[in-house]
Amino acid sequence: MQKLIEKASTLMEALPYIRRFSGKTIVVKYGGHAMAEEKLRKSFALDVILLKYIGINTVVVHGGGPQINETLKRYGIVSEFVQGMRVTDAETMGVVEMVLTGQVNREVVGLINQHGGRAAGMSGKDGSLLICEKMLKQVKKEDGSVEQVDIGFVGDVVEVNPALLTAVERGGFIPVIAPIGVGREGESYNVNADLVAGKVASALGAEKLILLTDVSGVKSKSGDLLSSIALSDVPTLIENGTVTGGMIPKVTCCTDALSAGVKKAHIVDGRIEHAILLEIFTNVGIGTEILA
Ligand SMILES: Nc1ncnc2c1ncn2[C@@H]1O[C@H](COP(=O)(O)OP(=O)(O)O)[C@@H](O)[C@H]1O
Ligand SMILES: CC(=O)N[C@@H](CCC(=O)OP(=O)(O)O)C(=O)O
Repeated sequence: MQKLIEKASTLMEALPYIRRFSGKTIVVKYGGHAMAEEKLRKSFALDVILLKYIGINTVVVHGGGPQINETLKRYGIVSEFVQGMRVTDAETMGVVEMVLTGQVNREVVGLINQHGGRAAGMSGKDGSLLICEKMLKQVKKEDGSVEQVDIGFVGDVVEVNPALLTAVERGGFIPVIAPIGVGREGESYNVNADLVAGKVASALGAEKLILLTDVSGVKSKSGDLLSSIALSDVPTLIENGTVTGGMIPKVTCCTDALSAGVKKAHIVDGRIEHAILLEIFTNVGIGTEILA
């Protein structure tokens, strides 16, 4: 009986959110632990299937950094990162594209379909979804001077052509995007998956952008979870060293998406089962929400 009451009250709590988001678009970046552990894989699949089932236009963008590392290692290729971006020469680009489009994308599509959903995969090359230009990186040296560093085939998304994506989505499928972009000359680009999720959310005018990660959310300097941050607070959090490392591109892509009209961005702990549903459909949520 107690269980029944708990279930009913959870449903009552979720109902207004279901009504509010039905017909709207939610973009989810899938990666990290949520991809590596069987029970988390299943809960992710069930979450996105449920979102689609209740009428939310659900779009998945996946990462695959650890899977790329593993294959590069097998081939004896060493890779390094500059400000969170993998330095990508031609040989590395071949491996990145093979792993993301040929392996990880197939696995994510298979995972959703296996649990009763209808997913269809694509990369940023399909339908010219993600047009890229070479990303230019400036690195501050110890003496304070700034140096331009060549990080190879790493792309900045300069144009999103969502026609294929919306066709797939209107056909009742969940689009699953591999973060590979295409240049004006047809060349492949390796694109950070958070960045792709932010750009796709912006282009679709999404209601929400949800980034799954391996921490509980954005934390203060003393380690407490910041459950809500205003867009205007983000530059200070970076300048005063609260947000560092891999969290910088995450919060930056959230703020870019919010500035482009996305209503809310969430950085959520993908190590928790049903993290997506808990963040969207409960009053308190579980991670950090960034508000415009
Ligand atoms: N203020 C902060 N709150 C939470 N994590 C932070 C913060 N500043 C830096 N980080 C770091 O950012 C990491 C998340 O970025 P990253 O490892 O690139 O994520 P992912 O692999 O999920 O894409 C965390 O593991 C943490 O070490
Ligand atoms: C340019 C760049 O760094 N691209 C990433 C693409 C995959 C990715 O972003 O995967 P995660 O979300 O798992 O980190 C890479 O090569 O690892």
